[in-house]
Amino acid sequence: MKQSKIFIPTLREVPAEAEAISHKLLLKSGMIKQNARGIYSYLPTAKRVLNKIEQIVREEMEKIDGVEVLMPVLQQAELWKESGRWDAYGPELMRLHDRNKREFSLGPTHEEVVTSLVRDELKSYKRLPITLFQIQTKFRDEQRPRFGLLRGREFIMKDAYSFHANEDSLDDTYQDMYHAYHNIFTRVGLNFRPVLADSGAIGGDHTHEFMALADIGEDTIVYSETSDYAANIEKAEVAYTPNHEHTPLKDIEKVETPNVTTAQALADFLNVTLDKIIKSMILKVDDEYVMILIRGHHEVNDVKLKSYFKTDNIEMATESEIVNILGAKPGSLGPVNVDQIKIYADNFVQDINNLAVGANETGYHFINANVDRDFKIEAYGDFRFILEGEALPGDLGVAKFAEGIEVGQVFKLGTKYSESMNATFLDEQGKAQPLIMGCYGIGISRTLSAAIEQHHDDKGIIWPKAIAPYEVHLIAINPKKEEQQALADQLYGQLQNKYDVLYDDRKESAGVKFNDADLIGLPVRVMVGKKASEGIVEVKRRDNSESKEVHIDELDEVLATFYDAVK
Ligand SMILES: O=C(C[C@@H]1CCCCN1)Cn1cnc2cc(Cl)c(F)cc2c1=O
Ligand SMILES: [Mg+2]
Ligand SMILES: [Mg+2]
Repeated sequence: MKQSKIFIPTLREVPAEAEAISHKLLLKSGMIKQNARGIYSYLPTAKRVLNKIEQIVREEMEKIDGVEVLMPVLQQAELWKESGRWDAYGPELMRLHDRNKREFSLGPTHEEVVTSLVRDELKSYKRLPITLFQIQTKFRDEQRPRFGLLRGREFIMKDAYSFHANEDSLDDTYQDMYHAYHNIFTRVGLNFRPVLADSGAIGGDHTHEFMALADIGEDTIVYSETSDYAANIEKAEVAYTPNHEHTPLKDIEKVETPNVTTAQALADFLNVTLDKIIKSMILKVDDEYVMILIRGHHEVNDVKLKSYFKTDNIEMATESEIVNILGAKPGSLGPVNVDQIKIYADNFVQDINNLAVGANETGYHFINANVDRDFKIEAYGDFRFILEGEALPGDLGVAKFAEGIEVGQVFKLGTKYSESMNATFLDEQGKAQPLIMGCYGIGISRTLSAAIEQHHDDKGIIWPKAIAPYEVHLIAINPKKEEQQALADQLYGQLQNKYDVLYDDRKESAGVKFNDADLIGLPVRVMVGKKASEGIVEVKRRDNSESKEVHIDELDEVLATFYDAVK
């Protein structure tokens, strides 16, 4: 393709609001244009990268007998009412009406649609297992779209759904998908880790997320250097072995604590370390209020609470709800004399006594409060985030943290959708059974951004070979010089037989051309310049700037060597 014909609006400067490096480079290299917050046009070089990522995904899906379909973006509300999710999702689910005022959503995912498609067709165990996948635009009305394609409101996903007669068959497909994802992200050139993840409301307890390591990543991965343990921090269990300090119980004492409303302020006021303070919070779990106690130096993990209480419906109680229940405002809450709601505590609350807690009276706290004597604990549990350096369960080693971008996820769904939507098959005994399902997603557009996060330098993108928009960048440095124009045109025709070539034939300065070539980031560059009259051109790698002057008679061989050397 000639650059004088294509559309790559490179920029010299990017808008300040672009924080992530991939967002900056997507804009600077002329790959995307924002239409609205979280909504982008993919320009020619971005579209070619998407095509290459999608092609790798297709190949790996088909290798494990995945069958490609394309389901509608517009999803009837009735299907979401059958599954019970129409009311479960808030403003993130984009809803609209058609001309007859019928309700639809713009699909954020397709469990309901695929289940309704299959329940009418797959009635016999003989037709199972089957895995359907699609590559399609999804819509989620994120409150805070950001970082370009990393968190958009419209994005491209490969979503696959598998249907099984039994759990073993689901396990087989789950393993196939896990392996296929490993191949996909390896071929794409990502540095990634599969991590144990929380399956959330979806239920079941088998899900892995595939994380591309990147500082910008919103997910924190907990991993070990001495085992292959890796988990999303939402999921990482905190091993608890009792380590009680066994100091003698002191008498409880009410202390006036003016303007003390945080754990740190209380620790400072009492001149103790934060770990001696107990934080008390009131949650609304479904329709019941509960109190959660946690040590001052720990943070509560809402995903662990959701899985402990087996509901997604957990919110922090509002101030007015708290005042209503305890007669006190947040900032001086505590468990003492609280019997109108149940009190749960993180395991590590057991290790200390003579606790400093709120007195449920603004401006007052208790010191030396002790469990059983002064308040009852309904149950202890693992309710907190693990800290870096803490021991992992078993002998899996010590927790190390890394940031990751979730680019894929594999789930065992079980019968959550087939039961609610009555999708059954006849088993070998002719008995109707609910289909057992798995679902598997890859963020295609997010993978493109993750690749840029991991492969760039201060001049621009450095594409992994397998997904580069083109393979060779042919540059006529000064096409006004007849011999350069002629040789470049000749090479353009020659090289196209072996490579996807982007030919910079523009009447621009050399500086502009080299700047743009560095931004666009193709793996190898062939430059036709001053020595064109001697038949000499320069071949140069983008990843390590290795370069070599070569006569065009040796160009094929040298270019092949350079190209093969690039990852
Ligand atoms: O999408 C999944 C599970 C898997 C992921 C892989 C591909 C198939 N689906 C989870 N999820 C995430 N965000 C959502 C947002 C909205 Cl607004 C919604 F209505 C539903 C969902 C939703 O269900
Ligand atoms: Mg997540
Ligand atoms: Mg996820």
